[in-house]
Amino acid sequence: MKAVHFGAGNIGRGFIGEILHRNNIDITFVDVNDTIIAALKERGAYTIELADSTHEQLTVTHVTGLNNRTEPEKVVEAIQTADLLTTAIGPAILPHIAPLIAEGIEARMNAGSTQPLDIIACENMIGGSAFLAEEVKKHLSDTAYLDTYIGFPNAAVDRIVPQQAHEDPLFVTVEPFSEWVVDETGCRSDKIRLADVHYVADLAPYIERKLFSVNTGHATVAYTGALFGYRTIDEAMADALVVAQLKSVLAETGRLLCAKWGFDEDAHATYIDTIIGRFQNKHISDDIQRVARTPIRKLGHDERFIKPLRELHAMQLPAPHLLAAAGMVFNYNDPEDEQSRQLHEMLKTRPVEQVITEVTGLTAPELVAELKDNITRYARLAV
Ligand SMILES: NC(=O)c1ccc[n+]([C@@H]2O[C@H](COP(=O)([O-])OP(=O)(O)OC[C@H]3O[C@@H](n4cnc5c(N)ncnc54)[C@H](O)[C@@H]3O)[C@@H](O)[C@H]2O)c1
Ligand SMILES: O=P(O)(O)OC[C@@H](O)[C@@H](O)[C@H](O)[C@H](O)CO
Repeated sequence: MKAVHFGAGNIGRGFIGEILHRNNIDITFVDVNDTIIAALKERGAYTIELADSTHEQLTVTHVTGLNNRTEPEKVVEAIQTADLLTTAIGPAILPHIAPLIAEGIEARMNAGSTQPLDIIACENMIGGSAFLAEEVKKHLSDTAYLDTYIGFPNAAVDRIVPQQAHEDPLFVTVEPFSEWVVDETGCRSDKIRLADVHYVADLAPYIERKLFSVNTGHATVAYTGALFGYRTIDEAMADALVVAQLKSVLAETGRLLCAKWGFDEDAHATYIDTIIGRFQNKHISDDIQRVARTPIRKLGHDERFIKPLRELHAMQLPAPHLLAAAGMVFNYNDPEDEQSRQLHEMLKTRPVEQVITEVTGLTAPELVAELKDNITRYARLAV
């Protein structure tokens, strides 16, 4: 079997590549990074190492690469005959790869293919594949073929793969933990069910549990740590105040998740302990800059801070620590991050309430006022 995977970055090589390889699938990675693509073409293999005391290694073979900017026709050809298409490229990039995916779907149609193809966006967002489907449809004059043969099952993907630099540009170190959950109801293919992937009939509890625990927690450590002047997640996790803030935030989102989805409270407490242990992994050094990247995206209406805040507010449950964390996000200052610079510019030139509504979509006056208080409080501490 053959897969086309967009995004040969950390999670692409460090997790999706591993699972596809374990399922005996040949992978064509598509990326704009010439160094990575040239190395994949030349070597056809790369190594993944576990970030634990075993340093166990796995070699992923039967891989190649294509640059979508310089070799778009070859990407279309690869999509034409692929059995599976996956992405791990970042939510903001999905609209940019949609035209090429649409061309690939048209090529399948023109070749008379009736083989179903599932396209799985492995991004940290709710409804990532459904979003990609809408973007792809914008580039098709007729969607009948897509509606019949192409599936866009949503997914949740969990494994911490930090930003890293090695002499070998393909080598990637990953945490031992991993989880990939796919919404089976969105699959068009009834033949391809990957081993080590959990197929479920309702993804919503899984993606929300992951995004509002792992990612809300991770981001809380990053933004609190940045406020305290730390550079990495492990440094921040050595500070008891950061860990206390993390635990309080996860208690608030945990209350929501258990009430909303009926998760068992003890099981959820164990899930949270596992997450805290993952953030404390001594074999990983993850830059706060990576975890805190693109703060405007992270403050989105359906994202890791604002959706739980909205839903806790609707249930009249207090969330002071989540509000504090969101206040810190607004004050996050990374001159190298375009969205951080943009957020600062907005706060300098517009009333805070207006910026809150523009960035988060929040309109409830009480919630906007509470968030404003927290933005102001942490502005005094921000460096
Ligand atoms: N790293 C993690 O721990 C992790 C875990 C779970 C999910 N994710 C999600 O996976 C996605 C990717 O994250 P990552 O950490 O691997 O990022 P990354 O930056 O390491 O990888 C992204 C890759 O996409 C490529 N890219 C960017 N623009 C492109 C374009 N227009 N066309 C083709 N390729 C392009 C980049 O060159 C890079 O190789 C994100 O949505 C992230 O939230 C990451
Ligand atoms: O990728 P982001 O920017 O949405 O979030 C940063 C990290 O929290 C994230 O990449 C985690 O490492 C990952 O989601 C763990 O599964």
